[in-house]
Amino acid sequence: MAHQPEPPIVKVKGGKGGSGGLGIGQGQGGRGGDGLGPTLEIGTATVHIQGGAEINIRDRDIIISWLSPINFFPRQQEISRMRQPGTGNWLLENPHFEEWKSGSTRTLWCYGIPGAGKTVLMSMVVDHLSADDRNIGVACIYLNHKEVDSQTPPKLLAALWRQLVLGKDIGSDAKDLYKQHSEKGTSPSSQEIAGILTSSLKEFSQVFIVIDAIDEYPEDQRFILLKHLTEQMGLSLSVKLMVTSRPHIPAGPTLPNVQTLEIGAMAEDIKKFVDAQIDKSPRLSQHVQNKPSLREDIHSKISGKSVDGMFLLAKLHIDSLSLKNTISKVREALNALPKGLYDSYEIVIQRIEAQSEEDRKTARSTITWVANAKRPLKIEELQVALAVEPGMRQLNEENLMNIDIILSVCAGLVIVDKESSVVRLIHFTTQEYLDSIQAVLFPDAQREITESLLTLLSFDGYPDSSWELENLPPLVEYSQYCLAHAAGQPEVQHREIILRFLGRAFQWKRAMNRVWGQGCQWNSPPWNYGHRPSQPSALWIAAAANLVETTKFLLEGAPFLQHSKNPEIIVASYYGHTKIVSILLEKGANVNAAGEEYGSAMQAATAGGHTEIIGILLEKGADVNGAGGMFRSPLQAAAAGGHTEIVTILLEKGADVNAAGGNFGSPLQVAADGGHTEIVAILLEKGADVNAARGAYGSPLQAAVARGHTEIVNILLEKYANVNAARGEYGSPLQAAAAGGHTELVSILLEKGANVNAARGEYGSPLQAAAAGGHTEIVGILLEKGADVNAVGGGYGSPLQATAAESHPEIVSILLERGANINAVAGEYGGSVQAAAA
Ligand SMILES: Nc1ncnc2c1ncn2[C@@H]1O[C@H](COP(=O)(O)OP(=O)(O)OP(=O)(O)O)[C@@H](O)[C@H]1O
Repeated sequence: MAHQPEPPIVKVKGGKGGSGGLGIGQGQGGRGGDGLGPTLEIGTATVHIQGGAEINIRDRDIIISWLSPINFFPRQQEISRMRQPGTGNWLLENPHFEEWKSGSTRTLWCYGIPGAGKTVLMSMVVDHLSADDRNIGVACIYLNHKEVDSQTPPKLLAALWRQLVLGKDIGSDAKDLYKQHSEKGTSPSSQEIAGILTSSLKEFSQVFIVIDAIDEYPEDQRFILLKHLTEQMGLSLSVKLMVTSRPHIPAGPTLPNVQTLEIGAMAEDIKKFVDAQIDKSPRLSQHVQNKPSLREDIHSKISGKSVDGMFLLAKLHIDSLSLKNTISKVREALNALPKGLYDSYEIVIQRIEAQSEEDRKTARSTITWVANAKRPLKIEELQVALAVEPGMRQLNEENLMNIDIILSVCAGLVIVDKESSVVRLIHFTTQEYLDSIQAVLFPDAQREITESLLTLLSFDGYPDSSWELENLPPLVEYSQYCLAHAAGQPEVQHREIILRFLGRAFQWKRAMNRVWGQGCQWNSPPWNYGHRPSQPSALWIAAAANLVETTKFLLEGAPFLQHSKNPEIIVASYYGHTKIVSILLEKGANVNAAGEEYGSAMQAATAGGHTEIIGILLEKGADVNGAGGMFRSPLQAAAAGGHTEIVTILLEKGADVNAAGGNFGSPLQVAADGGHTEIVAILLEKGADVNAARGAYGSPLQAAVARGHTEIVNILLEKYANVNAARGEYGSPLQAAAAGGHTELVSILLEKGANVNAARGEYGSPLQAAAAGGHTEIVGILLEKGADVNAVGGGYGSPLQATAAESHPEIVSILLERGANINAVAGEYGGSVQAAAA
């Protein structure tokens, strides 16, 4: 008998996904839809995961990598391996730590000086907590100033989620997000990611979230990330947070039950570490074998003041001894140990400079690349970067240098993460030190990098239409930063190759987009600008990339041919390139030229929050109400971005507080959606219509309710917002509150006279919305207030069908007890039994 192929299996039952946020601004997701039922593509391989469910492995991997491109597991492992076994136990025994782990402390804020050993200790904490058998979730984030562009708050929240669903069902909401966004090429908003994170947290009796180096994260991003985490901690009491930071950042005021703890290198740990390093070093171990007292001498010098609470300093000291040829040279070095970190780095630089010409050159180039890279480089990228020479037409493989040689000539300043093959400076403080000496020691860094990248981009046959992600030549993806490196001095020195590249830049962008689905994309500015002209001129790209000298040069020799749609002035305003905006205006740019994504330069500048540019544009006669674009008015763009100061300026200049249009219909609705309380108050004071019945939510009140912004809801109600406004996605504010599980808001709205049986919107009734979402308490409140248990309508047909389809047995019992008709025939499933079986 012929072998029958196994039937494909997908046993993950999909449900009706909750509505996502209404995405606004670049890079944010659009409005979430309703994925009814399972629609994942089928395959044949299945995996059994906790809870008995089965899921196709390939689909699961694809969704996980798509939702969370950042994977912290390898980083955690790499750092953990760095730790000297036996060190750090003091932290696990510390009463504040114990109180955090098992007691009432919910946030442990660990601060310590640079190089104290905080990161390494965090990896130990993660290992320690993960080893617990109880039903405990552990997730960590290692922040890195070099990865700020990729470590956005939504991606970090997704990275936490990824760790928490390890070996578990990823949940129907995650699959729905994938369905909603992946084909369109949009990405989920923070709110949507927060939603799936909240669901994953519910799977554990206790969840520990560990965030390392919050000080390396920019203030505005830090605020957003901590706000999201605080919200998660508010939603679930089982979530505990541990954060490390240098001392200058205080614990966020909104974090619950905070305990602070100082981290410093303990004498006992340093001793263990130094002992191990002596034994690992061929030369030092030999010296100590010949002269056992040397070990004690080393300990007495590498301790106390000479280390000053910094593990890193101990490491640099012992590294500097490990290459000494004789015992007396070791002693000499011990007697002249550098006083602090910078002194230690200076000595390493002296060692580098004392090498042969060739080694010195290699070390300088390596440090130049690693210290100035816009994101961490992989080993093979660095190898190619060092191999490219001016004027080359193709890569000479014989120029590629062995990574061990590269590391050795850098005398310990550069290291490699073995798991991820990423090349890094040994420490964040190394970056700070190198930045301080860059102008003197590496004055040509940006010029060298620009030249190499542009040389690579002009190789014969590049870009190649047959490239796929797997065969993309190293450094090609990184080359998207060529213009970012070029801005400034290199523009003048490399004018010719820059102009040549600008002429074919979008050919490159298109080639890179072709492999986008596989994760490779030129997506940093200026390539990530949404609506650009179909054939952007060299001038457009120069303006978008903030190439001031090039822009001037291009405008000097020829007439200013600005693009008629999405012109230079709009993109420069969006990215906040003040000088470029001034130059373009001086040369006659139309200050009110029209764009697609942003209807005008004013709107682009307000969306980006660039106050100075707004001043310049207004001075040149920009229309304060310039219509069109995604936000329809600059005021709406400013309100969406939460830019309070700009909102005030625009209103002072006569902006229409009720300008209609856009996804949200009015500036007030967009501010209510974003939770910008101060802006809501300002707009209302200036006469904003509290009941403007427009936009996706139909009213500002529904927007605020749907997003759970209680303070704004109260402000709007005080201003007589219509509690039964009958429009928008949910048909009533009460339905929005019920769908979102906002119990407090449900009570507030009912108190203010909300109609408990308003028969409209996506769910047909508030009760159906609460039943579908599994919000038992809200179901109880609504029934108590007279909700019709058999109300017909909405996506599911009835409350009973909604809750049966979504498998909430507790709510099924409640509804049946209240007289729900199990035989009613209506809606998508045609009956409650059918819904339960779906
Ligand atoms: N327990 C340990 N075992 C072995 N090496 C350690 C240990 N702790 C720290 N180190 C060494 O010291 C270096 C600095 O430690 P770490 O990065 O943890 O400091 P930090 O306090 O996080 O510094 P910063 O605040 O500047 O980021 C590490 O890169 C590692 O080489």
